[in-house]
Formats: sequence, structure tokens, C-alpha cells
Amino acid sequence: MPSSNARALDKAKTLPCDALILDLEDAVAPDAKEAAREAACDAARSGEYGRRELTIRINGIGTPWHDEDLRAVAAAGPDAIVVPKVGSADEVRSLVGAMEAAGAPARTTLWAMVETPGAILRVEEIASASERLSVLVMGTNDLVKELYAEHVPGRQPLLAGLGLALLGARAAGKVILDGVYNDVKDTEGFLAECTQGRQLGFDGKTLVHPGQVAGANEAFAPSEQAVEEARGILQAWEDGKGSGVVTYNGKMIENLHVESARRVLTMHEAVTALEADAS
Ligand SMILES: CC(C)(COP(=O)(O)OP(=O)(O)OC[C@H]1O[C@@H](n2cnc3c(N)ncnc32)[C@H](O)[C@@H]1OP(=O)(O)O)[C@@H](O)C(=O)NCCC(=O)NCCSC(=O)C[C@H](O)C(=O)O
Ligand SMILES: [Mg+2]
Repeated sequence: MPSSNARALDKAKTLPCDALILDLEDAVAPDAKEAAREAACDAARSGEYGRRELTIRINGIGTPWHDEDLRAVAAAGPDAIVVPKVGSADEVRSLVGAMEAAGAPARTTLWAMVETPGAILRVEEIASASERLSVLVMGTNDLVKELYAEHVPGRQPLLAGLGLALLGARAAGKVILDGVYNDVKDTEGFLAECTQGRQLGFDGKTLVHPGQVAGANEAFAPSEQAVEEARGILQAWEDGKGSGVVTYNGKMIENLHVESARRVLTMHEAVTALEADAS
């Protein structure tokens, strides 16, 4: 959300989302940048956002606002500093050095947005460049722009980039979030894109409007059917203890499927705990 929008900053305190990205970059006009920076830093210090991870997206490397954004935001100590248009492993190391020099607390991590062709081709290097980099975020608007592509249902023009970014993130063992869906009134298109993002392997989706939160939560949390199947797989594995392979509902189950089932149940437990916490 734009850090220049006081109503949005207030509304964020009530939204059932896992994380907030308070923006200083594209959603903030040049003459509002300084006031937005102050508002975002105040929000990070306020302690008013509960269990939600509070992150701040600063302006990109080389822009007139970047250095001061980084200094001020690092000192405010959000959960993460989100940097747009990160292009290389060297940039990641230099950002981490600048965070340390500015006194960012140890808990403040770096989230890197990958949204240029060069970044997509170097995602694994970027993702592996520092332990402090915890999350990658797809910037699908900028990527579409840089590719001279078009936003179309099913995202066919972006599939190569999304796939490469996922491969790089997973090879480095990092979390990766899907890009935003711009049409805040198109619920059907948004839900289809959430489902596609989950099926591709993304850990979650970045959003631009409160009306998108419930749909994303539903799409990325394991469904009742997935939880039931995961429990069934674990039971079948337990019943066939000692065999390297069993079947469940007619399907072959090996150790790797058991690991996936455990991951589904762990995620389900985490979502259930968050829901209980929020109610
Ligand atoms: C897209 C919007 C400009 C739509 O704004 P608007 O028409 O004013 O929305 P509503 O009237 O429906 O708003 C209803 C209430 O919800 C609050 N609101 C709106 N958006 C947000 C939000 N993102 N977070 C929190 N709260 C929000 C409004 O204030 C209303 O509140 P109230 O009056 O109290 O009921 C607008 O939604 C918007 O600005 N969205 C975010 C834009 C943004 O942050 N863009 C940058 C991120 S996208 C990106 O980075 C792309 C990436 O880099 C890439 O390359 O892909
Ligand atoms: Mg962008």
C-alpha cells in the first residue's frame, strides 16, 4: 500500500494478511516521498500492526531517494526492507552492508524484488548472495513492461520468467511471492491467478487491495480436501511401515509424497493457529 495513504495505513491494522508492504516506490508521487518515508517509519515503530510482518519497500538503487530511504528505514527496524529492481548478487551484498552500516536490527531481513530480465536470469545468484535475504518478490508489472509483453489471462508470456524465478529461489532455499493482480474489481481473474501461482509453487501472492486478501488466503491455505488427503497418506504410510512404497486411493506413495503430506499439514496447522489468534 502507498505509505502516503493514511487511510490505507490505518486499514492495514485490521486486515487478515500475513505481511504488509508499505510502499515508498511506484505508488508514491515524487513530492510525497519524504512524508511517506516518515509515515512508514512511524508505522514500523508503532507496534500497532499485531502479528502481521511489517515491511517497507524503499526506492530503487540509483534513485534520488534510495540512500536516505535505506538509512531511515533500517533505523526504524521493520521486519524487512523490500528493495525493488534488484539486479545482481553484488547489489544484494551492498544492500546488506548498507543495512548493517545504518544499524538495522538483526531481525530486519532483506526482501528483493526480481522484475527485470537480467534479474530473472540471475535469480539463484541473487537469492544465494546473503543469509539476510529471506524473500524474493516477483515484480510482474515491471517484467511485462521490460519484455514488451502483455498482461493476459493465464500469463503465458510470463511463464518462462515465473518458472526461472521459482527454480532460482528454490535452489537457494528461499521464499518467493507471486506478483500482483492489477484489476481490483475482477475477482474471478484474480482467483484464477492465485490458483495458478499456488500450483506453480509460489509461497503466496502480493496484493494491492483489501478486497484481494480473503481470496489469496483461501487459495494459498491447504484446502480441506488436501488436508484430508495428507492425513490419509500419512496413515497409509504408517500402516505399511517398513515398505518403501504403499498405495493411497490407488496412487503410489513413496517417502517423498510423505514429506509433501507433512508439509501440507504443517502449513494447515500454521494457518489454523493464525486464524485462532486473529479471532
Ligand atoms: C488500486 C487502488 C488505487 C484502488 O483505490 P480505491 O479505488 O481508493 O480503493 P477503494 O475505494 O476500493 O478502497 C476501499 C478502502 O480500502 C482502503 N485501501 C485501498 N487500497 C488499500 C491497500 N492497498 N491497503 C490498505 N487499504 C487499502 C482504502 O483506503 C479504503 O479505505 P476506507 O476508506 O477506510 O474504507 C488502491 O487500492 C491502491 O492504492 N492500491 C495499492 C497500490 C500500490 O501500493 N501499488 C504499489 C504496489 S504494486 C507493485 O509494486 C507492482 C510491482 O512493482 C510490479 O512491478 O509488478
Ligand atoms: Mg515493479
